[in-house]
Amino acid sequence: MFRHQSKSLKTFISTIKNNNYDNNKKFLPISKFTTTNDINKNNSNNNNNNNNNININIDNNDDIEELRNKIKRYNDLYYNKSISEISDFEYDKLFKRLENLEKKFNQQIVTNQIGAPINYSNNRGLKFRHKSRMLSLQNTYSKDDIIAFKNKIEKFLLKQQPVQTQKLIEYSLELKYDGIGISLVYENNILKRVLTRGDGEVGEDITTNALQFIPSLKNLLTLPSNLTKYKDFEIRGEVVLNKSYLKIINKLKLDNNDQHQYKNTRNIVSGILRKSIEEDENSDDSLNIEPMLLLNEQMKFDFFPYNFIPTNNNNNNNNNNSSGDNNNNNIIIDERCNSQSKNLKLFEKMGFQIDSGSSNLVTLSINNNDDIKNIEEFIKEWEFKKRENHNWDIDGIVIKVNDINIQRILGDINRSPRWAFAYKFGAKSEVSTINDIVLQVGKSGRITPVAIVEPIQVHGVTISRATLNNLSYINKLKINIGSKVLIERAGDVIPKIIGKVNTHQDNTNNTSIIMDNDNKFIKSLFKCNEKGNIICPCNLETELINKVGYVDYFCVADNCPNQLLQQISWFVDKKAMNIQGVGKSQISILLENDLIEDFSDLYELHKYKDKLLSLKGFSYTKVNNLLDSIEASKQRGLASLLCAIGIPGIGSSNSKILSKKFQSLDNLINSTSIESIEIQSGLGRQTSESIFNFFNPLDQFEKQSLDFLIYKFKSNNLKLTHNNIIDEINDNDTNNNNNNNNNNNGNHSLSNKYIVITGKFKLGDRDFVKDYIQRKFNSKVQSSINSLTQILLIGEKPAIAKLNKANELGLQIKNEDEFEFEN
Ligand SMILES: NC(=O)c1ccc[n+]([C@@H]2O[C@H](COP(=O)([O-])OP(=O)(O)OC[C@H]3O[C@@H](n4cnc5c(N)ncnc54)[C@H](O)[C@@H]3O)[C@@H](O)[C@H]2O)c1
Repeated sequence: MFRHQSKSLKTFISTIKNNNYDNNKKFLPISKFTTTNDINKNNSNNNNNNNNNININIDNNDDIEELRNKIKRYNDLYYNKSISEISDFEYDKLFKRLENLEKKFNQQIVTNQIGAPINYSNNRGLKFRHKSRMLSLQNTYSKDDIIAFKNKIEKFLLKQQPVQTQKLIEYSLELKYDGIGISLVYENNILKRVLTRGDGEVGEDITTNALQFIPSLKNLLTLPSNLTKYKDFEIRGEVVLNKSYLKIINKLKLDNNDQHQYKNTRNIVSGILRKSIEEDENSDDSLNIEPMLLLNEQMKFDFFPYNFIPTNNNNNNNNNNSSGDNNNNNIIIDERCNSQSKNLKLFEKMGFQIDSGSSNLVTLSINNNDDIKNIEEFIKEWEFKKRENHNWDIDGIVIKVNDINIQRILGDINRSPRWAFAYKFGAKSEVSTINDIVLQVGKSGRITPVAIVEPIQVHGVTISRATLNNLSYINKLKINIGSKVLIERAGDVIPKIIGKVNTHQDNTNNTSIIMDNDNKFIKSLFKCNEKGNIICPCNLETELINKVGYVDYFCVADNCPNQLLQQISWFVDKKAMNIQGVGKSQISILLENDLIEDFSDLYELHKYKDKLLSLKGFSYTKVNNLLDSIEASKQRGLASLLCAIGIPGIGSSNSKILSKKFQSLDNLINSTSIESIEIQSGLGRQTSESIFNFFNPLDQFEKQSLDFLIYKFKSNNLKLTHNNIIDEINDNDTNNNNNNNNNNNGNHSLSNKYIVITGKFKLGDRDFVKDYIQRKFNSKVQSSINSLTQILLIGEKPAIAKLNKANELGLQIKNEDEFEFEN
């Protein structure tokens, strides 16, 4: 269910819908008079083509029909179901290939289409014909093509109007937002409806959803009438979602046991805006957006306009010639909107949100390509410096002829205007060769195959390892050592092999390299026992097992050193017990020297200080810091501990919920059923089951181990109850993530100050105290005293030098007790 709309909004929507029918017969919904469509006839969408394997054939023997079906399938997923199974880069490569083939055979069927064909046979939603077509853009990933684009424009203009052609042409450079293009249809300066691009000719009415999710539109229902001479016009632009929501939404989905993660903000926007159109027929489980809508009432989309198209006084008066009509060159355009740059200013005056610094004008001389560097500079600036931290996803730069009169002369080619061109940012995927495939054992024993590849730069980062997800994924891609593969890196996601590049030399095309016909692992790639079953890479000869309900294989040996290493690394992780000074290499040394057998042994380490000091790399200071950090971690509390002990499905957010709801470890352990955990925690069934099974193992040995673990925690005085302070920090953290930096502690004497801390604090170790102060009081904790420092906060045994300096400079000196008192 969508959130309820306010009464006034509902009234507004029904008013504009009624107006459509009563006042203007032209706007009868398309579905009422169109039943079939040529595009639909052509669209024999091969839904049975379930081949997810993205084998990219770089040999010249592709079957055109197969390629068509692939593209149609990806289009359907992308445009109708908001799913990208392959990267845009990969899609564009396939598309270019098909385009060449279709051109060669003079049959441009699929590559002439815009978006995906609209389903005219369903009665869901209203469909309207666009007054001028909503086109796509020519695009490239190569800077050389920018010169080709410029040259084509000059050649065309010269052919059309040899005498009038100017010496210089201005180009508007704009961000290419990676969202959803929509059209706001205004009549008499009043917003009548909001349409999707649809198939370019006909769009779908998404007015209700647009007004709900793009709140800024509510202030743009009526536009000032004195800004242009036009009263009827369309404003086209992109709907986007602030990137900060992506992490929040994916986390909410995980918290709701929804494993499908959105790869980008575009698919979220598309899924939500088209929700009412799709409803059940095309609905896909992966688009289960209700939980996140209910959980995140604050989510809103932004709209950035980029195209102004007058639509009154008949079509001849088009300001912008995206209709494809080239014969109206003599119409005089309102001077206030006769260029793209003026239009962008016009939008600002109208009250639209503008993304500052996102556009630029460059002037290029005809027949001279030297100035193209000005475009390249703008691209470089955005691609490598600004893009990463920009609030909205952008996937390139759009280069447009600025003058609307020249745009009109240039007109359109097929599915895109001749006057605009998109440079898409460098591929986030590259081809490399697999040198080896190794198995990585996770903390729960989950096996992940990892490809060791020929080092390659992918979007500025050198990649030498990339995940292959699971063993069946290798099987599906039919890759082997020596295969050429496509590696993708998206944002901060781990590099992933997304497909195989078929070459002449590769003779593994159609053979499985992981399993033979009897479903036994092929020995050459991984270690197998005599029975032919794959074993854990940890030398314990443990057979990997395929747990029911999981696609992955697991090592189930309790003493698997690889697993132990991951478990202990997770236990000490910042999100868990936050123990400083023990990375993977230190943990390996501790395991090798029998100083620990599991993570609970960390709390006994202080008994072996001498042995610790004798180990390589464990200096006196390091050992002391490590032991201090272990000691401090005892007070982290229940949420950190629940996160740390590795209950399947319990990460930092679910552990916080459990801690808050159950208040103590004993309460949680004493829960008598899965249902009681489900009800009390509010977490899903699967997660509750996982928690229950973790604390109530059927195996007697496992039960004894668990009891012993808890005994060790208790005997070492770990805080096994809810920790309000931690919880408060986490709440602040969530608020920060929601861009809501409200600080309730503005009057506190530690608020908004430059602070230096020294000594040992009861509150926690230094990192913790630093974190606490910075988040709770919005203060800056400095590493040493300087001219900015205002307060020296001291714990037990403060550094004398710092105390002296603070006294010398007359700084306020506060001690922890004071701080706790004020808290
Ligand atoms: N990964 C997949 O499975 C898959 C499938 C289909 C399509 N796609 C992607 O979609 C693309 C085709 O989609 P498309 O036709 O919308 O083309 P496009 O996204 O490459 O470019 C055209 C669109 O850019 C948008 N845009 C953003 N900022 C703009 C600006 N400042 N000025 C003008 N337009 C701007 C408009 O909505 C316009 O319609 C493909 O090139 C591919 O990248 C991916």
